[in-house]
Amino acid sequence: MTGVHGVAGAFSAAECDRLVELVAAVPCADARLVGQTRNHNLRRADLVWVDDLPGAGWVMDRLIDIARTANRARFDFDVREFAESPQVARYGAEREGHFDWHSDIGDGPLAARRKLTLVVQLARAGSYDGGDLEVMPGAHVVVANREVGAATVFPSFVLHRVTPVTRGARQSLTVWAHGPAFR
Ligand SMILES: O=C(O)CCC(=O)C(=O)O
Ligand SMILES: [Fe+2]
Repeated sequence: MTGVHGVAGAFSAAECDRLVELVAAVPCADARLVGQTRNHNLRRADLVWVDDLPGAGWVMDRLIDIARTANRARFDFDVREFAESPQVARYGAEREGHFDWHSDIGDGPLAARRKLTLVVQLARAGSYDGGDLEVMPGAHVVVANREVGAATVFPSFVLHRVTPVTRGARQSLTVWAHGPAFR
């Protein structure tokens, strides 16, 4: 089954704040920890990998829990592992942070095995304008729940985007579940 699976309150607001604080402590000068895609037209966001954050082990544990439960309830895909670090992205209005329409399945050895994409909203819904996560599971766009802590889960082959942020900043937490390629 496909579609988009929403989980309200997957993380508490306090947990989202705690993660954002851990990310803020990462020295921005360290290019190994912080990926910058500043001049990219497809995506404009700052990235931090959760595996590089000391004290953030609980984040992966929770994400695995949410993804497994969503998979059982909705997708029933052959999910076997979580082979990539979760990623925290910041889309700021100062440069119209965004991510154009794309699918998460790629050619690389890991990206080819992505089965489910899970995104958690880390910013308060009222603190930014734009920055909607839009998912296209069929003929119609589904707009993800903007509430802080809400999780949105969808098959990684499904097209999705983040519309440009026009005020404030949106932060999100993304992880992928992996398994044998679809066939
Ligand atoms: O930030 C988001 O809501 C989506 C991120 C995304 O699509 C990705 O990292 O592939
Ligand atoms: Fe994506």
